[in-house]
Amino acid sequence: MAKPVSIEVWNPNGKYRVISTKAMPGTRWIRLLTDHDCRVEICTQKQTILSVEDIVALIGDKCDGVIGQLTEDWGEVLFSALSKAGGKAFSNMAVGYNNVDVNAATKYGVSVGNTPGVLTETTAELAASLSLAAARRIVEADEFMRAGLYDGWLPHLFVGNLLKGQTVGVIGAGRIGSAYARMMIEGFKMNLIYYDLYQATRLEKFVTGYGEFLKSNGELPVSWKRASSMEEVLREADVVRNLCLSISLHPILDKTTYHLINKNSLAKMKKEAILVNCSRGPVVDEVALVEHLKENPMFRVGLDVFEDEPYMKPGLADMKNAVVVPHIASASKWTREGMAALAALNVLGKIKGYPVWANPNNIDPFVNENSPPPAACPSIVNAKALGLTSSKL
Ligand SMILES: NC(=O)c1ccc[n+]([C@@H]2O[C@H](COP(=O)([O-])OP(=O)(O)OC[C@H]3O[C@@H](n4cnc5c(N)ncnc54)[C@H](O)[C@@H]3O)[C@@H](O)[C@H]2O)c1
Ligand SMILES: O=C(O)[C@H](O)CO
Repeated sequence: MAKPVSIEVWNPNGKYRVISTKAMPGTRWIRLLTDHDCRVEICTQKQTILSVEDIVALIGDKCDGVIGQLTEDWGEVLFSALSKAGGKAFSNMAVGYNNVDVNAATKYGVSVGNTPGVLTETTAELAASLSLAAARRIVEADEFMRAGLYDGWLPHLFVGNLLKGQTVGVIGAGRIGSAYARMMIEGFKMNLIYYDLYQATRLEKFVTGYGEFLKSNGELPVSWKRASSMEEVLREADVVRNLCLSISLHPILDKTTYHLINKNSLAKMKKEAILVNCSRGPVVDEVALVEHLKENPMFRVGLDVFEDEPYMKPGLADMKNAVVVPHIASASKWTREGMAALAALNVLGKIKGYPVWANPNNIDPFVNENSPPPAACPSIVNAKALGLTSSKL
C-alpha cells in the first residue's frame, strides 16, 4: 500500500477532478481549469521523481484527467488506474513523450497530450548556448578565474574554436533542430548539413534566401546540404575539407535514435568537433562518449540531457571538455508557463469533448494570455487512433 501523497487543492467543489503530479510555473494553467469547473489537485510531495505507486495513489477512485511529467513512467499500470477512476485525459508537460506508452493509453481510451511549439526557440537557444560554451570553453575559463588562477593575458590561454564560416550539422531538423540551425546560420554565418527522415523544405529555403542576401551584400554566402544518412553528416568534414564543427542532436527518442551516437559514430567525427545534445540522453551512448572525451581532449560536448537522469555516467563529471546542465533547455518563464497552459488545455479539452487543434505547430492562440484559448485540445498525439475529431477553428 503506497503512503498517502500530499496535495494542494484549488476549487474544491469543482465537478471534474484534475491532478497535476507537480507544481507548474504560473497560475494561468490553474485558472484555465478552475474556470471550467475543475477541482485541481497539485502533488506537493518533496521527492522529485514520483513512483508509479505514488501516482496510482494520487489518481485514487475518481479522476478525470492527469497532467504528468517526463520523469514518470506512464504505461499500462497508470493508464489502467486512470481508466478505472473514470479518467480519459492525460498530458505530458513536455513535447517529448518517450516516457509514455501511447498504445497502452489508446487501449484504455485515454488521450495523450504533449506541448509542442511553445518550447522550440527556448530549447534551440540553450543548444546554441551550449555550442558557444563548448566552442569557447566558457565553463573551464570561468572555473579558472574563480580559482584565482588568472595572472595575465597569454596567447595560448583558453584558445577555442571560431564558428563563423564553419559547418553546423543538425540531426533531426524538426521544429527545434530547424530553429537551432537558423540561429547558428544567421548568427555565425555557418553552412548547414542536416539529416532527417523528412526534407526540411522551409529550412532549406531560409538558407538559400539568406545566402543570396549575404552575396548581394558582398559577403560569402552560406549553403545547405541534406545528408542521406547520419554518417554522411559526420563524414562531411573530410569530404569537403571543411571542419564540421558543431553537431547538434534534435530527434525524438525512439528505437531508431537510441544510441544513434555511439563508439563508431564518434570515431567518424573530427577530433576537434563539438557535439551538443538537447534531445534525450539515450540518443547518445554516454559510456562511449566519456571514453571518447578522455581520448580526445579537443573534442567538446554540451549536454542538457543524460542517459540515466538524474545521474551521469562515471567519469563524465570529471571531463573538462564537457559542459553539463540539468535538463533546462526549455527553462524560460514564458515557455514553462506556456507548457503548463498547453498541458492543462489538453486535459480540459478532452474532458469537455472539444475537438483537436488541427495545427500543433501553431499553438499561439493557446498561449496568448490576453484572449481566451480556442475550444480545442492543442496537441493530442493519439488523436487519430482514438478517432477524435479535428478542429475547424
Ligand atoms: N532538453 C530539453 O529540455 C528538450 C526540450 C524540448 C524537446 N526536447 C526533445 O527534442 C525532441 C524534438 O522536439 P521537436 O519539437 O523539434 O520535435 P519534432 O517532431 O518537430 O522534430 C523531431 C525530428 O526528428 C526527426 N527524426 C525522427 N527520427 C529520426 C531519425 N531516426 N533520424 C533523424 N531524425 C529523426 C523527425 O523527422 C523530426 O523532424 C523532443 O522529442 C524531445 O525529446 C528536449
Ligand atoms: O520534451 C520536452 O519538452 C523537454 O525535455 C522538457 O521541456
